[in-house]
Amino acid sequence: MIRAEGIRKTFGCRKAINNITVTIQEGNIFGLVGTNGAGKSTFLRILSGVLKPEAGTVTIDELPVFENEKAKAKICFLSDTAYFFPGATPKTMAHYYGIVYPEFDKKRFDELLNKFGMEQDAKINTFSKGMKKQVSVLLGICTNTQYLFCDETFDGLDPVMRQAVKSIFASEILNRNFTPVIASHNLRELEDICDHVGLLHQGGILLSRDLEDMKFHIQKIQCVIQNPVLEEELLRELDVMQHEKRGSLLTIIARGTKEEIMERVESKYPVFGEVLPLSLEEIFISETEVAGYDIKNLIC
Ligand SMILES: Nc1ncnc2c1ncn2[C@@H]1O[C@H](COP(=O)(O)OP(=O)(O)OP(=O)(O)O)[C@@H](O)[C@H]1O
Repeated sequence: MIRAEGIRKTFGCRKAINNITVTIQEGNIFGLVGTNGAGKSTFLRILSGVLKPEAGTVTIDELPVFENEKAKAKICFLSDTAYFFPGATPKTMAHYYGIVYPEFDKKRFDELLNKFGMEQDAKINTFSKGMKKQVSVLLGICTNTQYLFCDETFDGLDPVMRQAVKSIFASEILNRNFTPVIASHNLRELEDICDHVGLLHQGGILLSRDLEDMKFHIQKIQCVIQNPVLEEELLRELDVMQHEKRGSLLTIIARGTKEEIMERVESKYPVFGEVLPLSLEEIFISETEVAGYDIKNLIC
């Protein structure tokens, strides 16, 4: 488990991280989302012990991370600009990773590389941006470290590749103790990968939520209720986060389970009423509006 408590970091007079407290549970895929400059890279660098915070503590499985070899042995950090040696090939990078990470699984790397259709001896500098990211993720996974920090590693991967990486992550979680933390400036890139998402804004965590839990407790309903008095009643009775009326169609985003909400809707004799799937973006829009923010300024 990763615990960050009261983390602060300033560069000159710029507060990059402003009092972050967050817990990352083992076996979760944790997404960290925020606009450019929100503090994602700085926070990941602090989590991995590369940077020292001015205040606060970070522990990984109870071990302080800064200047602590034992804690660092549990981490692999993939920075936003993957570094490959000049003239490197996947094979030479795997050799290097094998020296740095004692548990590096060369056989698995070869298998995965093959599965992703890349050649061992091809020069990485001839690869596309997305392919370089794939090599970087595969190297990271094969280090077999317990924690994998990915800084914008998924941004720019196509949906098929995201799905492939997601299924590799899922099988790693199933087969060993593995906890990836993924930073991105794009919520949509994280939606199908993460179990838990923290929204970072101006160096602070604005929201940190379990996705399944969020999807279970927030619903989007569309209904037509002919009687305006009953319609008003419904809006009063539900814990409404957002609502909009177009013609006679009322769309509501409200807190509660599907059953609780539909029971309320049914009690108003709707001509029609149904629960619709809610995207992560819609959930975040509703949550942050309630908190008084305009999400369009917080995510892409
Ligand atoms: N080494 C540094 N020196 C000075 N300022 C820095 C340094 N690193 C980060 N900052 C500042 O800290 C703030 C947070 O930067 P950070 O790179 O952590 O954001 P980010 O969320 O990762 O952004 P992006 O999505 O653009 O990568 C920014 O205002 C940035 O200018």
